[in-house]
Amino acid sequence: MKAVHFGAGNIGRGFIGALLSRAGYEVVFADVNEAVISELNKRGEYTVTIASVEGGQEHVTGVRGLHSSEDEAALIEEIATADLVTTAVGPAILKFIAPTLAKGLQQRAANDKPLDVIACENAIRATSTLKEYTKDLIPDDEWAAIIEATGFADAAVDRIVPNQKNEDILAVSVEPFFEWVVEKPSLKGANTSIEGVTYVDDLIPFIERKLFTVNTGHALAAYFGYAKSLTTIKEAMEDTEVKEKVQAGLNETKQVLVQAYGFDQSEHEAYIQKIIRRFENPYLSDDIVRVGRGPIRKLGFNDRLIKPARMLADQGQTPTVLLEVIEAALHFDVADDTESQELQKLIKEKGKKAALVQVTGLEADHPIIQVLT
Ligand SMILES: NC(=O)C1=CN([C@@H]2O[C@H](COP(=O)(O)OP(=O)(O)OC[C@H]3O[C@@H](n4cnc5c(N)ncnc54)[C@H](O)[C@@H]3O)[C@@H](O)[C@H]2O)C=CC1
Ligand SMILES: O=P(O)(O)OC[C@H]1O[C@](O)(CO)[C@@H](O)[C@@H]1O
Repeated sequence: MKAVHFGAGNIGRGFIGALLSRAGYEVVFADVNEAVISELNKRGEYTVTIASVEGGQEHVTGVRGLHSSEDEAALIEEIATADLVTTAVGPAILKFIAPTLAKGLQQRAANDKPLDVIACENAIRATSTLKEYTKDLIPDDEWAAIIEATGFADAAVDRIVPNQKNEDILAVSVEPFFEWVVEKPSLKGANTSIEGVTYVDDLIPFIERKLFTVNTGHALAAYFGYAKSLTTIKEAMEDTEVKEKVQAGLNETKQVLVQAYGFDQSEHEAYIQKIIRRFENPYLSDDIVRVGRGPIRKLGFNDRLIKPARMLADQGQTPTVLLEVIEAALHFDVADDTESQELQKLIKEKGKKAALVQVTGLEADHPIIQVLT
């Protein structure tokens, strides 16, 4: 079995590539980082260190790399003969990898072996988004044949992998916890029993539970921590006021999730407490600027801040801490974070209200906009 994985970054090497390699796949990483690709080809392996009291290391073998633009012809060949294509590049990059994926799918049209595509990004239905970008690049009659043998399965991925500060550019430190949930009915190939993957019939409750608990919780810690000039998530969680805000914000998303999907209250509370402990992991150093990165994306209509606040308002409840964190995200101003700079520019040009309307996609008279600005 062969997997082509776009994005040899933190989650690519630290989670998806490692899990696929362990499950017996040969993993071909595609990335734009020349140094990482060259090192992967030189060594064919790398090390994942588990950040916990027990520690431990995993040697990931059977890996190689291709530059996703310079080696495009070879990458198309690899896709044409792969069993699985996965991504962890960031939701905004999916449209840039779609042309290569489209060419790979066209090339394998004569190959009757089915292929599955799974985007492992922090976004609701990221694989479906990639599918639409790809479909738009292929003539309808060709697409009809391709889609017969290609599964596009949505997924949720959960493992905290901070930015790496190792001398070895391939080495990666990860938390022990991981969860990869895949929507099984969409799969068409032989990827239905990968060890370590949880298969479900309907992904939506799982991705929303994860996005509105792990990622909303992380965003609460990051934006409130940033407001207090703290540097790491651990420092933010050691600050009593920030920790209380994280818990209070997650109580709001708990109401949303329990009402929308019927999760058991006490099981959900246990899920929250486990996540808070993961944020507090003393063996992991995760920067607030990484977790808060891309505030325009994080303030999107369906993302971790606006969607639960909207759902709570729609359920007749008043979001409080969720509104405070939306306000705090507007003040996230990090020099080398392009989106934060764009957001600050927008706020200066248009004022907070119009900026928020633009980035959230909410109507100007929506209660969230009215209360906030
Ligand atoms: N780091 C984490 O703990 C987790 C991250 N995620 C999601 O995984 C995705 C990736 O996140 P990270 O690994 O943290 O980011 P990262 O920045 O470490 O990795 C992204 C990789 O994509 C590569 N890339 C950029 N443009 C590309 C292109 N055109 N073709 C191929 N590769 C390209 C970059 O060079 C980089 O190596 C995001 O959607 C994130 O939300 C999800 C769960 C956990
Ligand atoms: O990767 P994003 O969407 O920018 O957000 C950072 C978040 O994603 C993660 O990297 C992984 O779920 C978390 O550490 C954090 O909540």
